[in-house]
Amino acid sequence: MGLHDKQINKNKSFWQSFKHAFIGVYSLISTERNFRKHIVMAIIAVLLGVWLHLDVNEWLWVTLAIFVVVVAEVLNTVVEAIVDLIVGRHFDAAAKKAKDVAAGGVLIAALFAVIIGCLIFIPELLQQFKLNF
Ligand SMILES: Nc1ncnc2c1ncn2[C@@H]1O[C@H](COP(=O)(O)OP(=O)(O)OP(=O)(O)O)[C@@H](O)[C@H]1O
Repeated sequence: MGLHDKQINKNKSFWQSFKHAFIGVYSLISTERNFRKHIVMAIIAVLLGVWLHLDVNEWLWVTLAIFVVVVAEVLNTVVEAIVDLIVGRHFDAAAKKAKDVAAGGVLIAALFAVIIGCLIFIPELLQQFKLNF
């Protein structure tokens, strides 16, 4: 994969833009441990949703919760990379604030996902439990 390509000029075609966007997603998955955990949770939520036959409205909320967490993780990774680029390996109060706030954004997004998960899956699981026993 082109993680080590040295291109600095603008992309010249859609496919070149797509290739670099794909490399970005690959980098996110391969380097960000918390992102991988969130993806595993998202897969579990989707499998549970399929098993519980969620309706369209419930899928919309589950999908929104998953994407809010993914977007927060993307922004967190971008902030970390830019801060490291600017500050390097020196302690800096503004760098700490930027990274802590970005991590806080992921936490808030994850809390939103937990609330959505509880509101959708708990009643559905109770219903499933009632019908089967
Ligand atoms: N240059 C710095 N100056 C001051 N504090 C820093 C600096 N770099 C990191 N920190 C502190 O260390 C914490 C962890 O930073 P790091 O870059 O390792 O993020 P991370 O562990 O990859 O975060 P996450 O768990 O969100 O992926 C930051 O939240 C911040 O409090």
